[in-house]
Amino acid sequence: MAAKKRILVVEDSPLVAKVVRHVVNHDAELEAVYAASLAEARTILAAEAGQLFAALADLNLPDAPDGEVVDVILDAGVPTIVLTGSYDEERRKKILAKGIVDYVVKEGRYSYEYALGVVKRLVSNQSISVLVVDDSDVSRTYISELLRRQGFQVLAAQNGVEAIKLLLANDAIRLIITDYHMPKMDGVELVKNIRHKYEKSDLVIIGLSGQDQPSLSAKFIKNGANDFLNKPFNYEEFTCRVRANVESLELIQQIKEAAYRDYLTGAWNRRYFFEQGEALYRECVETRKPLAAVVLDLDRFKAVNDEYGHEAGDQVLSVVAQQLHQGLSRFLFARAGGEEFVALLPGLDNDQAASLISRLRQMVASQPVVLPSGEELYVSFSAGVTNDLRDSLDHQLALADEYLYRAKEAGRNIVIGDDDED
Ligand SMILES: Nc1nc2c(ncn2[C@@H]2O[C@H](COP(=O)(O)OP(=O)(O)OP(=O)(O)O)[C@@H](O)[C@H]2O)c(=O)[nH]1
Repeated sequence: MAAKKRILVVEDSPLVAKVVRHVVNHDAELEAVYAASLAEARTILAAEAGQLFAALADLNLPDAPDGEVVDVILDAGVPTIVLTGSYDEERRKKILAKGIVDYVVKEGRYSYEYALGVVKRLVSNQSISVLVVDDSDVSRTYISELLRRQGFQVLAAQNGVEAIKLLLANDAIRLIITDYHMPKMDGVELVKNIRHKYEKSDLVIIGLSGQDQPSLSAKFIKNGANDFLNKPFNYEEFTCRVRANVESLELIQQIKEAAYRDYLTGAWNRRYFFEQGEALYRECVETRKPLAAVVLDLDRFKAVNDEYGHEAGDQVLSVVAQQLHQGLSRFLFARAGGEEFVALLPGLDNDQAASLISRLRQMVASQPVVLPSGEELYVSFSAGVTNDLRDSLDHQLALADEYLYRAKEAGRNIVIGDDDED
């Protein structure tokens, strides 16, 4: 697991500090160091500013009554979330202008959880790249700065053509913010081009439209943008919109992941296998690349359940799936259902594929599975491997399944390939 991110909490109220401490102590990703005054905050910053990931800072401290601590923390280069006891427009404008990440009005436990949520958002934003597309230097620099403040990796392009090049070269881009008026390709054309390849659920696009052209926002959305922002926008509006879009993208990814993963073993499931497998099969047919299909089944698995119980059976399935997953990590591997697994190995001829599966067979058979009871149990599998593409993936797998059946007939713990067929 990744090391915990260390945050600085500056708060003079013992009660608030206690609540924050409670929330942080229950968090698996964060740890905190506490200061009750500006002086204490200075000492901590002098000693460990470089190790601090972010800070939560109270605006009102006995030795710093007017938010001075925020400037000190920001000067030390630590992203800051402000905790404020009261809210008014003037104060809001003043603190946002300092360049903070966000501010939270102290209104009970939920607001501290929200503040820590903002810190965690900063952590996850670090692995997200955002592409800003705008021909105006001022606007591009401003938007890039707002995004950096939220922890994102930021890339920038001056027009649509440059943007597409950057997008194709950079897998980590999950969000694009694009202006409309640009030379070479306008923002809406850019969106249309991007949507040929990238789905809305894989890549968020936010279009920017000026006040003089209110119809642009709808034009952006109708052509595939996820959202739009009217210029000029303020920092909070911008960050809320970006955050909401990134969070829904993550939710969709989680749903997809859940729909494609086998719950028990964590391996890909049948649905994922066939979606990816059909494309792989077509590619191999078109490019005349060899493709080995493998069907693999645990031997006498019913007896494991009968003798040791269903929980032990589940443990065996998980352990063997893990071993297979590691051995086949370069390839498409899935649990087809029950005690049956399938794999597609592009680029391997039948001898290579059969010997790889045989090595895995030996490995699985030679290492006992430790059951929840502590007992050790030896299990094995049989497999069929064919490179005969036949006329469809289904038929290729059916042939591998036929070999598997023969392996079972021949005594189990055996791999049968094309050359083993008479
Ligand atoms: N524990 C557990 N058992 C499962 C799961 N899915 C399927 N099974 C069991 O797997 C067993 C498969 O048994 P059979 O199809 O008779 O095959 P086998 O005993 O492995 O025999 P051979 O394949 O001929 O070597 C059945 O008892 C199923 O109940 C699961 O998710 N967990």
